[in-house]
Amino acid sequence: MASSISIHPAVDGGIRPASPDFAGGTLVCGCTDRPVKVRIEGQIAHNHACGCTKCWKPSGSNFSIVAVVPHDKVTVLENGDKLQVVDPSALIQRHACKQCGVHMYGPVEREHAFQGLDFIHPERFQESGWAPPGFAAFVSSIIESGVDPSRMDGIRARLRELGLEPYDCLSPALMDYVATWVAKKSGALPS
Ligand SMILES: N[C@@H](CCC(=O)N[C@@H](CSCO)C(=O)NCC(=O)O)C(=O)O
Ligand SMILES: [Zn+2]
Ligand SMILES: [Zn+2]
Repeated sequence: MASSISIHPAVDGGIRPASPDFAGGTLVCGCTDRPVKVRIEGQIAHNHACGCTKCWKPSGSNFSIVAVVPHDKVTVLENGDKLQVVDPSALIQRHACKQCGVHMYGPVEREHAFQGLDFIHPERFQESGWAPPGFAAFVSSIIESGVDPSRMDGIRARLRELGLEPYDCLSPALMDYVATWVAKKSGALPS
């Protein structure tokens, strides 16, 4: 039965709607001792489930939940000395807690359509009311983490049941946005 498949603890029980009152909050890592705390101002955008191997997933979860906020809306409040960049060569500079491994924020500094945005995991908010995920990205990538390919039909069916349309890259709207940025940069489209 598709509904018995776990996607991520934040969505397995059904998707909770955004609160119109949500004006930001504090992301907290998994440490009981000296947790890293990061303040986010305002609502998140483009929230999605991501199956890629690079995004932080809670243990036992096949997907991450990840969204973006403008970089100037992100402030490290406490214990920033525990943060370390996971892969300095990656587009997304994921800052993880060295102790518990939770990714706290990931700025895109390189010249790219996403430059100026930080990737964050909204499930780490102390507060509720953040905008829920709207689709599932990089779904086939969960196979790279060891999911048996024979499970993919069931996993995609469960994502659809939750209202998370599965894509093997980003959503068409985001892929068009990135391609438009590339075309304007090359001159193929007027900027
Ligand atoms: N199959 C690879 C895909 C990794 C990948 O390209 N991830 C995307 C999505 S992350 C959130 O949406 C990406 O943009 N990555 C850029 C980066 O990681 O810096 C895999 O699974 O590893
Ligand atoms: Zn931690
Ligand atoms: Zn990802």
